[in-house]
Amino acid sequence: MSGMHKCAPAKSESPKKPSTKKWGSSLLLTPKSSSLSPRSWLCNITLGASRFIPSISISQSLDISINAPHPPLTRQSCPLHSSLRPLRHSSRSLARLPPRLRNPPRPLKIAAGDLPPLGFRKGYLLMSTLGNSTNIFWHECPVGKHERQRLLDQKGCVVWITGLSGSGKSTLACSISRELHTRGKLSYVLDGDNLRHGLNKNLGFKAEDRAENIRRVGEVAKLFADAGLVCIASLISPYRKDRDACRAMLPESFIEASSS
Ligand SMILES: Nc1ncnc2c1ncn2[C@@H]1O[C@H](COP(=O)(O)OS(=O)(=O)O)[C@@H](OP(=O)(O)O)[C@H]1O
Ligand SMILES: Nc1ncnc2c1ncn2[C@@H]1O[C@H](COP(=O)(O)OP(=O)(O)O)[C@@H](O)[C@H]1O
Repeated sequence: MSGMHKCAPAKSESPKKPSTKKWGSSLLLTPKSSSLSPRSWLCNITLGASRFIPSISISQSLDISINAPHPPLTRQSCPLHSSLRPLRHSSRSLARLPPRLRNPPRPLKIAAGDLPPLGFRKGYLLMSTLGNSTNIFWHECPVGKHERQRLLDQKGCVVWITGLSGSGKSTLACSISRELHTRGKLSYVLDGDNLRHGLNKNLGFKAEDRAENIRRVGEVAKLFADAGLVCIASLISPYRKDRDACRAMLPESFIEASSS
C-alpha cells in the first residue's frame, strides 16, 4: 500500500549558507560564477559521501538561472493578440500587422464535410490529426514560458529521481524542494506514491501500468516545467525506455538522478 509523503515545511528564514547535509546526500546550490548576479544559481546535486544510505548519481547538472534577457511581450510576440482586441480590417490597419497575422496559417487538415467547431478562429489555430480527432487545436497563449520564467526569475526544468522502493527518493526530492524554496526558487514534487492516490489511482504495477504511470507523470512534469517551476519527480521508474521517453519530451531541461 502506498503511503502519502509530505514535504517538511520550509523555514521562513532569510536565505543562508547553502547546506543540506542530511544523511549523506546533499544538494549544493552555488552561485554560477562570482561575476554573475547573486540571483543566478547553479543547481547541482552532489554524490552523497555517507556510509549510511543513499548514494546519488546524476547524469548532468542543470543551470536554472536566467542569464539572457527574454524578448518583451509585444503584439508581435503574441500570435493570438488579435483575440484580445477586435481587428478592424481596413487596408491601413492590416498593413500595420505583422505578416503572419496578415496571412495567417491555414489549418493543417480539415476532414471533408467537417464543420469548424465552435470558437474556431479561422486561420489562427493549428488543427491536429491526433488519433481519430480532427477538431483538436493547439491554443497559443499571449503569456508564454519566457514571460513566466522572467516573472519567476528562474528556468523551468525537470529533476527525475529514479530508484528502488525505500532507497530515499521521496526524502531526497523533499530536501531538494526545501533547499530551492530557501533560495527563493519555486519547485514542486511529483511523488509516485502520492500520485497513485489520485491521478494514477487506476494503475497497478504491471510493466504496462508502470509505463503509463511514468508517461502521465512525464506529461505533468513537462507542464510544470513549462509553467517555469523546477519539477522534481520521484518514481521507481525502473525501465530506462520509460524514463527516456520522458526525457525526450524535454531534452534540454531534464536531469536524471538515481538513488540507491
Ligand atoms: N509491486 C508493488 N506492489 C505494491 N506496491 C508497490 C509495488 N511497487 C511499488 N509499490 C509502491 O508504490 C509506490 C509508488 O511506485 P511508483 O509509482 O514510483 O512506481 S513506478 O514508477 O510506476 O514503477 C512505491 O513507493 P516508494 O516505496 O516510495 O518507491 C511503493 O510504495
Ligand atoms: N539518506 C538517508 N539516510 C538514512 N535514512 C534515509 C535516508 N533517506 C531516506 N531515509 C529513510 O529511508 C526510508 C525510505 O525513504 P523514502 O524517501 O521514503 O524512500 P523511497 O521514496 O525511495 O521509497 C525512510 O524511512 C527515510 O526516512
